Amino acid sequence: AYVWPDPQYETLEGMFYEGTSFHGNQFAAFVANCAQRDDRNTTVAAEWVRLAYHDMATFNITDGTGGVDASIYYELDREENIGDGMIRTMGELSLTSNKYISRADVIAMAATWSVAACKGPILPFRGGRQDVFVAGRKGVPEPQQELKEHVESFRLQGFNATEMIALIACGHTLGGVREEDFPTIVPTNNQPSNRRLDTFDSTPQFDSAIAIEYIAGTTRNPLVVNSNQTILSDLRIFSSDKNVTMNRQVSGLKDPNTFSQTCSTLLTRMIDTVRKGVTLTEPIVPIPFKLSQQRFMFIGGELAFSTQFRILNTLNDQTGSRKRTVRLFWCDRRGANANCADGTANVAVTVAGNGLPSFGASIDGGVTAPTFAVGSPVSQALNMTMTFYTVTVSVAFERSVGKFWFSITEEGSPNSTVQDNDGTGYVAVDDEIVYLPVGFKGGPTIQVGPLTTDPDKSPFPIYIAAGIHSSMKVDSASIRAFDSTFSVRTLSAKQLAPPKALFNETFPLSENTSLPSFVGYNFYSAEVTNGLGFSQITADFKANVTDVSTGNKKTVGLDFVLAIDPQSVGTTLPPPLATISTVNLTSARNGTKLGSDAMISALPLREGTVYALLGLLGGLIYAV
Ligand code: HEM
Repeated sequence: AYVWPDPQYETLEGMFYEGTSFHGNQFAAFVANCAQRDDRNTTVAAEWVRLAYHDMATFNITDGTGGVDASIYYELDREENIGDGMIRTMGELSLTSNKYISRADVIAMAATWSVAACKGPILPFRGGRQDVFVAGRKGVPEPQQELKEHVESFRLQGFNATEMIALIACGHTLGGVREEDFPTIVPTNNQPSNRRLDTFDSTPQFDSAIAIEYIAGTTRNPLVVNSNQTILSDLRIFSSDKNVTMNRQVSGLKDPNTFSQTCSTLLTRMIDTVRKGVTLTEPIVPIPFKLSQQRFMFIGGELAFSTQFRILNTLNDQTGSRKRTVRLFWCDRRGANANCADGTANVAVTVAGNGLPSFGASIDGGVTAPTFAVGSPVSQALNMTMTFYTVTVSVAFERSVGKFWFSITEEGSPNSTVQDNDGTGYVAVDDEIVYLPVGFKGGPTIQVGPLTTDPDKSPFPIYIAAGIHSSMKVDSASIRAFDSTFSVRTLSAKQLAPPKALFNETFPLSENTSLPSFVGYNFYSAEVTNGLGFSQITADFKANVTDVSTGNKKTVGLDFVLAIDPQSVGTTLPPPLATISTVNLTSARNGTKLGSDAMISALPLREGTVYALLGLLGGLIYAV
């Protein structure tokens, strides 16, 4: 089960349930509510699911190569991958992967969202797929092939003849065939503004209509009913066992429950098909209380500590105007009261305020208004919403922040919940090295903004900077810059430049005296060249330092920092600072007698709700 800190799990969980990339791209919205693709008679979800299948189709069970590995992006010029939907999908998924979520994980996640968005089952999602940056073997079945070729294709992909029938039905419950992609299956209607697209069944949803209509003989599936006999692949395949898999009493695919369960199993196997040696994570279940971010930063001439956490809610919770008071507690990191030695903790006090969004936190000069997130199609299907809170406090390096924890008080409730990482507290990241949110390019002047017209070519280096505290002598320092995103600049597969391979390089950090020292920090910067487009770069900072007063050597670092921070380009303001006071440590630890509130340490009601939600995830149990 998940234990903090686990950056890969946290990053996967965030994207899967929040529906947003690390950089804030809300790309799950493309498939939300089983959205139609433009004004065409198919859905975005159908296109995303097809791409996932075609990516998996390179798997070869004989030697364990291929599978879901994002090789599809290097295979789109092949006849077997023809389709406008493929290029659209590639564009929509292109700017979303990162150090912890591979392109292939994004493809698998996109398929999971798609099925949920169209009211299909919620597939358990695992991460950890590894990308390749070249084409894989050919292996996608085509409609003009004979049955025995199809059986062989699916065998190599790891599915027997019965599973083949079901997997195709599970795919072809969505979408259809386009005249521009397959004119021999769907001849043109000669209406350029309303091009022909014949769907596999009569509903856009992920449902058993594909099987019901097939058995009833009412189907319009162009791969079943067509004047062109060569391409009737669905007919040949669905009838290959005398329709037993489709038609069986109760357990045939025409039964909605059988359809849902069979597809859940087979589609999960499909997205979890990875090459030999790759291990996937455990299924990603929602983290009920999540420390989503923390960092030191410079605000208003001071060092500051800023942390964000997320609370899960249910949809019903949104109706009232629920307010919450949240508190951040922490022990000093250094000095006389390090580790709360004198029996007191610091607290950023917030009290119930007014004029708040109908659903959110109470604010008193320190807790920013909650950002309300709808979440991904999977969270929507689970009736789950999230609220984010950011608390920011000004601190001096001489004391700084060591361990920290939170309490949450619902309006009108006498009880507070303490969130302290199961008693151990959260540990603040290194403060000897502090990222300076200024990603800039070009010579001596600091510039931000669009980097180049061609996003795959960056003639300018960018500079990534960090402050290192002067109580440390820097022996060596570097950053590792990472970007696996790519750009798609054309809608034609034939002209499509294959995406760049990932960018993952180390650059030295050297002292940059053009950035004046500040609250005890000297600045170091790295010149990053040859990036893909730079906008999605994250950086890991590492410095080997010697403590000037003790002579002790150590390594300090920061993981997975957004290199071009929105704050640096002026799109977000620094968070407001909270008022700080001191509180008795025992009270702070158990959430009792804080200020004028009488509070008892108790588990909140919502915890139960969350566990109930987790139960819905295919019977997965969240072990505490
Ligand atoms: C013998 C095996 C298969 C054949 C011959 C086949 C053939 C096709 C063809 C010709 C199209 C039309 C694409 C277009 O016009 O752009 C299509 C669409 C589609 N296929 Fe398959 N398919 C097969 C198996 C599968 C499987 C196993 C899945 C997924 C589990 C799948 C999912 C889809 C989806 C979702 C679409 C609709 C895409 C859209 O509307 O844009 N197919 N298939």
